[in-house]
Amino acid sequence: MKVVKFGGSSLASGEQVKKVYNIVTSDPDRKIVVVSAPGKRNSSDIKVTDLLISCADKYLKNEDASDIFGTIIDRYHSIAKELHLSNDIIQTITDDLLSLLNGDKSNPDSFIESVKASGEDNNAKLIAAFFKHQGLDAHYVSPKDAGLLVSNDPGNAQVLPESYERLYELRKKSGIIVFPGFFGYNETGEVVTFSRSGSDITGSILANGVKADIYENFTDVDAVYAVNPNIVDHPKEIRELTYREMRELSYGGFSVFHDEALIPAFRAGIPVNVKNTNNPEAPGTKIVNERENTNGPVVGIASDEGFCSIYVSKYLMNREIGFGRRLLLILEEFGLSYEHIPSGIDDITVILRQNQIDEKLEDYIVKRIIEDLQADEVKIVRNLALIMLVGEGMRQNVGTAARASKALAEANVNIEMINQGSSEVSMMFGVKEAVEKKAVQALYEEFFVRVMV
Ligand SMILES: Nc1ncnc2c1ncn2[C@@H]1O[C@H](COP(=O)(O)OP(=O)(O)O)[C@@H](O)[C@H]1O
Ligand SMILES: N[C@@H](CC(=O)OP(=O)(O)O)C(=O)O
Repeated sequence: MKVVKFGGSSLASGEQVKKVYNIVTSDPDRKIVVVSAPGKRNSSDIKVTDLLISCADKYLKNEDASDIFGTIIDRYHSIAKELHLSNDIIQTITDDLLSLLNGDKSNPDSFIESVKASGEDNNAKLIAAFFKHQGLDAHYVSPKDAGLLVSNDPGNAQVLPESYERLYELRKKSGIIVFPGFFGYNETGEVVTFSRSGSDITGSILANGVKADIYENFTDVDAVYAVNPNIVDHPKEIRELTYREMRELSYGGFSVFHDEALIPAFRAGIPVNVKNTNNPEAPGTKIVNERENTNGPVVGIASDEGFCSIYVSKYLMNREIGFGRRLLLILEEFGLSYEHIPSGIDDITVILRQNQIDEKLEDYIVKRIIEDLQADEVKIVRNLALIMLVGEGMRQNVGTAARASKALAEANVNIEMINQGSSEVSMMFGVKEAVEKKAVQALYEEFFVRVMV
């Protein structure tokens, strides 16, 4: 049995949905189909999920939302029209969305969650209606009925372990199951969404639950590339990656596959195949436990921006018991989560996502660290990008850091920070956001163009 997930780009128009139908029906093992909400049809388009969030926001503020409501319904309507579906499905979707928008707003978070999740929920109903219309034995299944239970963290839900046993029951259902991605239900029966792009997570959870033979993740590119194709033209395709490599690359900025979506498949030992809806014959990228070819040190280079660093220096910091703990305690008090902590003898740097800290908070944190820890110097540097070099081959290869540093130096990129950390499969460089692209291009040139790996 295969679980197949189609992202928003694969479901953005009726033409795309027809491709999805052809893919599903071309292989009788494709029994469970996870769908996202309609995504972008072109680069200037808006995802239905984003339209829903804006619409919910307007309803909460009692502002006129008729335009945006119309745009959302139009998206479904144009898909249904292209697929020659009757108006019944559009009426169902309109009624559902209106009842959510006019529903209880006493808890704004849960109001937004329900509206946001309706993008996938209604799309699953539409896709199931189309499959049936084509004569397929297909059914929409709700995450509630299937028992997909999640923690109560709006926009950041985690699956509860008891879900897996319940989801196994899906194996017994006849025909094709169309399942909405992106959300589950908490223990009190309310909708809670995963983080953005979280339909990948639903697919992985279902693959684990039903013990699928493979989890196929259909998107709009032929493969996971060695580098973001928006930074380097026609980069090298990666045929095989390990779970660890993919996890690091997704975390590092490869938005093609959600970084939280690896764990459920990995735990059940289910291979993941990233494939292209627009070119399903292409082999795509397989994510597996172990791969054979680990010749070159680097398999992929990911980058992401929007980080800041808190640099703290104090003479003899290495001798002071509890310094690190007290520093992190201050961050915890402000509800800040950190990403990395490279350190030296007399200094330590904490890297965080900078959207957590505005300038007022920045001043306050600096003052607190100086006062509480008697630090000699505290400095916050904003607008940093982190670049991750990833590859299992790094374990056997010496000199990877030297090659990377040389390539960056030749491109005139100043390295703000290096962190090899405890992961044996990745190495991280911090640079100013302004030179991120240049740095990634230089590293790609060094590890993929100048040498054959
Ligand atoms: N290393 C990479 N390999 C492939 N695609 C990447 C990579 N890094 C970023 N991307 C981007 O990820 C996009 C696919 O992800 P996404 O838009 O979330 O798809 P979907 O709509 O299928 O969920 C690609 O179109 C590409 O622009
Ligand atoms: N629609 C949701 C969930 C998702 O996975 O979407 P996509 O497949 O378009 O990345 C979002 O935009 O976050």
